[in-house]
Amino acid sequence: MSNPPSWIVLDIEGTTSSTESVHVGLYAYARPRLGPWIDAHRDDPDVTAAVAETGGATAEETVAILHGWMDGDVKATPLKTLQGQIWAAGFAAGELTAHFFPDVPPVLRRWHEEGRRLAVFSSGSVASQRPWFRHTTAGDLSVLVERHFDTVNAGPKREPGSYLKIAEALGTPPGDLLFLSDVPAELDAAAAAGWRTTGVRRPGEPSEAAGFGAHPVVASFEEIEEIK
Ligand SMILES: CSCCC(=O)C(=O)COP(=O)(O)O
Ligand SMILES: [Mg+2]
Repeated sequence: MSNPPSWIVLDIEGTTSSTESVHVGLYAYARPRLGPWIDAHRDDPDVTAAVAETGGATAEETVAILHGWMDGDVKATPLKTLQGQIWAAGFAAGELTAHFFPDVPPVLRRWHEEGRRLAVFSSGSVASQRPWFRHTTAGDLSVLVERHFDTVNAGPKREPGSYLKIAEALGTPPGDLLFLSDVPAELDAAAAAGWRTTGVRRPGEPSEAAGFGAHPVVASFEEIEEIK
């Protein structure tokens, strides 16, 4: 068995947490709030930039484009920025709680105790990742996670360059980094950047039918041999 990785980098949707909890829980929360949020935060430069990047000519068109992206689960950065702000406010107001698969919190706690360092790389914005780990059904997991990466500070999840950027930010050779994800194309990109990878294929998730090629595959964090 090889030496344990210095950092374990986690995907969220489909890996630590169910796709349903994101698509039904979070997306449904954001959908009716997008228009009012944009109206109420026109002085926020992040909102202005996100609206401009959306490309809509009117407020109605902007919201329609954002809703269309949500319908197709397009991981567009402007959508993720706006959703992330809305979700962060929802968590702060006590209106949202994050779902984690039952195997995940105890294993994350164990890895942390054993000295494994934990980071997140998700299409969900850093602004939403932090409260997602803080307000969970299994308590506050945010203290376990040292670093957060998204499509803004790292780049698209299917491009090797994003993983090289994260390795540089962590000051760690790619071969000492392990990425866990339910999406084979993301694992391919990480492997192309020299990372170790493990696919997470959970029953009832979209990944159940996916082919993971040469990547090791687990159905639960308990099965991840490389770290034991
Ligand atoms: C704070 S969780 C937000 C989840 C989200 O918006 C998303 O797109 C998840 O994508 P992932 O890269 O984690 O599969
Ligand atoms: Mg995922």
